[in-house]
Amino acid sequence: MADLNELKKNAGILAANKIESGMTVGLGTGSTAAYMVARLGERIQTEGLKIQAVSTSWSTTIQCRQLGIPLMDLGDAEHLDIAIDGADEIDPQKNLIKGRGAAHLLEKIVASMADHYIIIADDGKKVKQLGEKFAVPLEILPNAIASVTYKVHKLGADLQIRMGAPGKDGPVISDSGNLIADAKFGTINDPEKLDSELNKIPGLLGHGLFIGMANKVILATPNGIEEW
Ligand SMILES: O=C(CO)[C@H](O)[C@H](O)COP(=O)(O)O
Repeated sequence: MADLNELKKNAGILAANKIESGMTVGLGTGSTAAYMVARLGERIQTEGLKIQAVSTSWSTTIQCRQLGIPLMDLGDAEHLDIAIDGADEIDPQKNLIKGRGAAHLLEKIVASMADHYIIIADDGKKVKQLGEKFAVPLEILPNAIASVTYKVHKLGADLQIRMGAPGKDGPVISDSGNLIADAKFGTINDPEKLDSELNKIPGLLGHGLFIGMANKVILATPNGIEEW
């Protein structure tokens, strides 16, 4: 059986090798994205690749600083050539669930800024229908937790505030200072509709449904890479 980390690494390296000098690049978060960031750092050091990057989380920012990857502040960036990120579920239409690492709010902003949004993953992330394995992560303004919970519940989900980050008691707090919750809808029959319903809830700052955003998926399987 193929090693999961090898598969993630293969996808990450292939995506990083697509980056060209002069590009502005959005860098995702998670274990697969970290392999892509590591390869970018290697190319900067060995080939003199010249890029400007925008990070989607503190964890990616710290990795970029360690590797000497030049970062722009997200607040100064208007547009990106490309963004590369991992995902938790990918359906046949390239719709995604993201946010296991609680970075989905910034990840979606960065994805929306890019001409090309590339998803890298191992083949365990492929699903027929979103919601098969994962709940939909939410980022919620702390003051709006009760009203958002009420509204999401009315849409049919069981909602749980995410607790217990290693090394800290209490709720998981996002890099932007908000609460993270996971909304269990079960399999999602109409992801576009749910996306637009969630987008209407005041105080729900972000959610992990990424509908119609990905241009390409690079999926590492035990038999090689699939791109579609
Ligand atoms: O959305 C994310 C973080 O918020 C990640 O991209 C997603 O969870 C995939 O992570 P991994 O590559 O570690 O499986």
